[in-house]
Amino acid sequence: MLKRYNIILYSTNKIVNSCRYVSQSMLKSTVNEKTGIATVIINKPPVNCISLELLNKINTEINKLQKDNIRGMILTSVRSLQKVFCGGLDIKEFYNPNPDRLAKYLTNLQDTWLSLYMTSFPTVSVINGHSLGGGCLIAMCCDYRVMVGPDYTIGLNETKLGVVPPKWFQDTMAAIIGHRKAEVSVIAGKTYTTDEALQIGLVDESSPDIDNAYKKGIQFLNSFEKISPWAFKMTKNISRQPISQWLIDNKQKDLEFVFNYMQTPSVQKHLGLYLQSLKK
Ligand SMILES: CCCC/C=C\CC(=O)SCCNC(=O)CCNC(=O)[C@H](O)C(C)(C)COP(=O)(O)OP(=O)(O)OC[C@H]1O[C@@H](n2cnc3c(N)ncnc32)[C@H](O)[C@@H]1OP(=O)(O)O
Repeated sequence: MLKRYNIILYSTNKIVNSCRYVSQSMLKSTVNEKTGIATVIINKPPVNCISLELLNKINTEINKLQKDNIRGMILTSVRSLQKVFCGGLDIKEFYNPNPDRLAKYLTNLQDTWLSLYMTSFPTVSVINGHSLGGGCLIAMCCDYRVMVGPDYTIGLNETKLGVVPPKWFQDTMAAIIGHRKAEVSVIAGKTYTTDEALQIGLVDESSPDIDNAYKKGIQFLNSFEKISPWAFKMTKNISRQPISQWLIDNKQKDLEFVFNYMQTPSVQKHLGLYLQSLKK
């Protein structure tokens, strides 16, 4: 349930009156009434990994902002986590899964990707920490990426866990850095430092600090002030529709592929080892 009330919010370098929508936990969303820009903050310690519940919240929030006709959105992580934007999909959702929950999770993941990838308003991810697997995916869904650096990493590292990034994960990356670079990147489960990500075009700008990264994000959104929202929406739709349409047309097939391979003994073994290595 989302509550709505008025607060004073720090935004760029001004104090402004804002309208705030707050979810119970895991996701905070604020809309600056003056600028129409929403800031959506993921807040699920310790590493913002994406559980079914968080997925639902992200999807619900994006759909809500869509109806609110906002002018743009910044997606970022709560600052108190300090070094993580998003640790990726919650591996525990895949390890020894309950089949009903796994099916729900995968369906929700498809729907959330579609919502975030196809927003009719401009979006920026301010990547203020590591952004791996599903974390890289949600950052890549945005129209623009500003990554804090130099010490963080980003990438689709699924093969390192012994799992397969679906076609739409790979296509999302290929649309940003080109097919060849994306292919080399996903098959090796490669992760990039901020500087490397900037060099290959996986992120658009880098910044040594979060405030500056946020400002750059706002600047990008402000660059659309003179662009008609309708022209923006239609143009983005034409650009992204071929990738999203594949998923819309192949949802069941895509779901069954992941649902089945995820539960095979060899994949389960890999996931178990990976989880163990994280605990070390
Ligand atoms: C559609 C199906 C195909 C796609 C399938 C999967 C896509 C994915 O997204 S898979 C996940 C990809 N992500 C990762 O590989 C990141 C793994 N995490 C890390 O590398 C580090 O945790 C990170 C650099 C993000 C942060 O490092 P630290 O600050 O040092 O934290 P810890 O490593 O100590 O982690 C704290 C705590 O969180 C648990 N954890 C971390 N990541 C995940 C995760 N993705 N899922 C579940 N749990 C995670 C980690 O095990 C620690 O747990 P405890 O030891 O119990 O505290």
